[in-house]
Amino acid sequence: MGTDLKSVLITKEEIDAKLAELAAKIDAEYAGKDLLIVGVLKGAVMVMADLARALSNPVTMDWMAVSSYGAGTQSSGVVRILKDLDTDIKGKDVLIVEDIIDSGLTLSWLLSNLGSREPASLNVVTLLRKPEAAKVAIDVKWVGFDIPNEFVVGYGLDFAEKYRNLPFVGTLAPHVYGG
Ligand SMILES: O=P(O)(O)OC[C@H]1O[C@H](OP(=O)(O)OP(=O)(O)O)[C@H](O)[C@@H]1O
Ligand code: HPA
Ligand SMILES: [Mg+2]
Repeated sequence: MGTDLKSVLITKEEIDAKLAELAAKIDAEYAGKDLLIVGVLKGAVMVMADLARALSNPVTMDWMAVSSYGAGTQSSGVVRILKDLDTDIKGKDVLIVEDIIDSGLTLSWLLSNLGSREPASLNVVTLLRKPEAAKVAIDVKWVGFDIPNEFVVGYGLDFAEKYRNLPFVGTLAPHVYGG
């Protein structure tokens, strides 16, 4: 795994099993409805791709790109829209798909931004959440794994844009980010 990684936190097999579990719940919740899933670029690319394929019901997909981390390991708290949705979500059932909720600042901002566009419903599914890092309380309907307050990479998650393509979630050795 190279010296940059400290450990594997969640294996590919554990991720696959969890996404299948979440997909079944999402299928049940939105049965008979037209669901739009919104992936938050870039981190949620892997979750979006694998979760979408685990769903049985047809969905439409759109993407938003926001960034609040830049090259560091701390959220700046300032969220920028890099790419907005292609579609109007007024009256639609919308599910935001995230890779991780850390401070919660990104999602809190997204919920208020998308909420103001008057969707019929707005929910969140995230693969990972760090309960100890929360700076704002957020109502999240589906969470894959609650994890310790350590910087993680892989399965879409980056450190300075690297490690996104790892098929698992791992923790980074402190020497990599100067910890
Ligand atoms: O709960 P928070 O503390 O706000 O952190 C979570 C957000 O941070 C990451 O995105 P980032 O802004 O790094 O962009 P990226 O997805 O392109 O890596 C991650 O993908 C979440 O969207
Ligand atoms: O732990 C993390 N790793 C990578 N990106 C992140 N964005 C928020 N938290 C993290
Ligand atoms: Mg990032």
